Amino acid sequence: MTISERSMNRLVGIKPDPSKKPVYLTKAQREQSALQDEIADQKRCHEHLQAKYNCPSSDNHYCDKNRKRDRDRNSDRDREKETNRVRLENPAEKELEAIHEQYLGSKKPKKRVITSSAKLRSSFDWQNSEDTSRDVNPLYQNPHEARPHFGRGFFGGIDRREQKKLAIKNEREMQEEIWKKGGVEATAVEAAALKKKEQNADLYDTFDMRVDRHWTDKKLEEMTERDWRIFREDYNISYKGSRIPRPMRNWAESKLTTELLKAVERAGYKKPSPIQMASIPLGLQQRDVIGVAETGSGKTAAFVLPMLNYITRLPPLSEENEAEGPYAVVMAPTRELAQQIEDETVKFAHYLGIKVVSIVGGQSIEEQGFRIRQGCEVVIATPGRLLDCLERRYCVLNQCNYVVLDEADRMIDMGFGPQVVGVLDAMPSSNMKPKNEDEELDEKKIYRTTYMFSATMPPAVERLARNYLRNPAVVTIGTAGKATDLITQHVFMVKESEKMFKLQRFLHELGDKTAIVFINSRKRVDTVAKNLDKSGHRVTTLHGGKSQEQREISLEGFRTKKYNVLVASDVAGRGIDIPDVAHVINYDMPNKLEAYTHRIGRTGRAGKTGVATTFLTVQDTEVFYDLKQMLIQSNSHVPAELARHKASKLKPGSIPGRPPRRNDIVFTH
Ligand SMILES: Nc1ncnc2c1ncn2[C@@H]1O[C@H](COP(=O)(O)OP(=O)(O)OP(=O)(O)O)[C@@H](O)[C@H]1O
Repeated sequence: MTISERSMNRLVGIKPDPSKKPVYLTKAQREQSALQDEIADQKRCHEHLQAKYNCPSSDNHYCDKNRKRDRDRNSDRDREKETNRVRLENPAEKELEAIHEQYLGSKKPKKRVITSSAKLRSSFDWQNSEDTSRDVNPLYQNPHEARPHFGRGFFGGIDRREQKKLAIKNEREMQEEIWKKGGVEATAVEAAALKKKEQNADLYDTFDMRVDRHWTDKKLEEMTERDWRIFREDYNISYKGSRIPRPMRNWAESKLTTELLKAVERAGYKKPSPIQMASIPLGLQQRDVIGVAETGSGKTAAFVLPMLNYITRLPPLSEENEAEGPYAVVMAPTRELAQQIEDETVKFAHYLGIKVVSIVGGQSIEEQGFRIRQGCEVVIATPGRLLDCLERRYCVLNQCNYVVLDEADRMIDMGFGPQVVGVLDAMPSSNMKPKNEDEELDEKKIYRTTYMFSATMPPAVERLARNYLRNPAVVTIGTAGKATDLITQHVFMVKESEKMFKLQRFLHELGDKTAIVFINSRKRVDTVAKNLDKSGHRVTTLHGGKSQEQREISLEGFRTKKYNVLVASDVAGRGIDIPDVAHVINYDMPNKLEAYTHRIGRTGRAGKTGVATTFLTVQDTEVFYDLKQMLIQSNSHVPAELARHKASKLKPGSIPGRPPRRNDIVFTH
């Protein structure tokens, strides 16, 4: 007999006997043998159960039929498991099992596959009327309900009147005990005082009924952490950095000197703007600040006021120290902006007797050097000209410890990075704050304070900040780089040849209101201005190719409304503050979105609304993506041609198909 024949025999129940020759069994004999085996098995099982539960064989003994059945089932399962385990431990049995599986299939139960639709299928076989829990326990009769006002006033269980009544009751009992022990009686006055207290406790008192008040109704010392959080949310103020002082809620809480507060009142600034609320307290603590806030939101006053406040702490300039240079320097990218900051600083320094000098290109450098040497506390400059002055020794910065970089990103963009660094390096480094952020600053010591402000903050500026700012507080109002919601943005896809016609139409609709038209090249500024002039518009121009005198005359003429249309290059794109500009028209789209944000920011300033219109051509694909995102973000209409264009679907330089990263902003439109 072969091995497999022997195995097959064992499989069908024939036990091999090595001493005997194999015997042929008839079918009847085999059935008989199987029956006997079955009876023996059942007997064994019965004995096993009796031994396990130690009970007589009578079925009547089990009061519960179901329990018996369950137990039988369990013991069967146990027995089966046990035999399987013993069987599988034996290698011959294992082999047998494998052959069984090969010829007769696996005995293993098939895994039940639950389809996804079966998983989701609900079974509603439970009826509410079947819930008997209410009858069992009265506690379930009133199921729990959400109580949104829980914790406020009486709802939270804090009844101040009840508390007062209880307190006066206890007081009366204690007092009566004392009187009783002392063998005295209450005087009429004492009895009346107690009675009055009891009556007062029962009175309706608005103070007791109050829910928490809004922060606007609270004094500074009553403000809680939660109030400050709500305050920051109300004004969209967010900070990065450690040990940030509280923002100021109004001018009275600002800790600025009386003279400065008088000047603020004189300027008509009733309430500080959010960037002023957040960054003035930081400046007063000599903290380095990176301030990002939308255009026209009052960033100039946010750095000028703490700067002037700092100067008031220093000894007045005299013959002894005026040769050491100014106390503070402000750098700005364009001459116009520098001059505008000078005007703003002079306005706030009105009651302080502080001298301010601006140093910009296009004017005599000798004259400017002379004015500095005569003594001035503040210098406002474009970086190129200031570095020139320093290199020619017209001025020094030996006692300058306060520096502001306004529109810092633009200065880097225009290639002024080395000049800015040159000026910063000319300042004394001994007063730099410690590199270790955790080190406490000495309040009496003077440290170098560096302020950086802009409506946009690209990475190049952050790199500069890392080298020259120490533990800066980053203040962001709203979303960095976003245009103010006060500006309505329109974008039109046009052909180059259609631009002039459309511009004329818009200016015609504008009537007497003022508009700035931005054009990318100086030459085209003059051409477009000439065309508009011919059509009867009151137009003036501003670009870098004009002399300083012409530039000043143009801007002044536009400010005073002698002209109502200013055609300009990017020189006028940043910081220029002309009140009541109704419309900004981008005749050409700039090649960077930051420039777009700043240009349109010449309207919609200081809380007023404005309109910005942009002519976009198929040549401007470089900015399609960013512009589309900007329009979506500000809920403005995206022209269909822009929305469909493939350049607007993929960020320039990105890899198609890359899954979005954690820092990517994904817009839903
Ligand atoms: N607290 C205030 N109350 C009323 N007006 C203010 C206040 N602060 C600033 N302003 C006015 O708002 C206008 C814009 O201010 P400013 O030029 O400082 O804005 P900006 O944020 O520097 O703008 P940009 O980013 O374009 O340079 C100015 O006319 C200024 O006088």
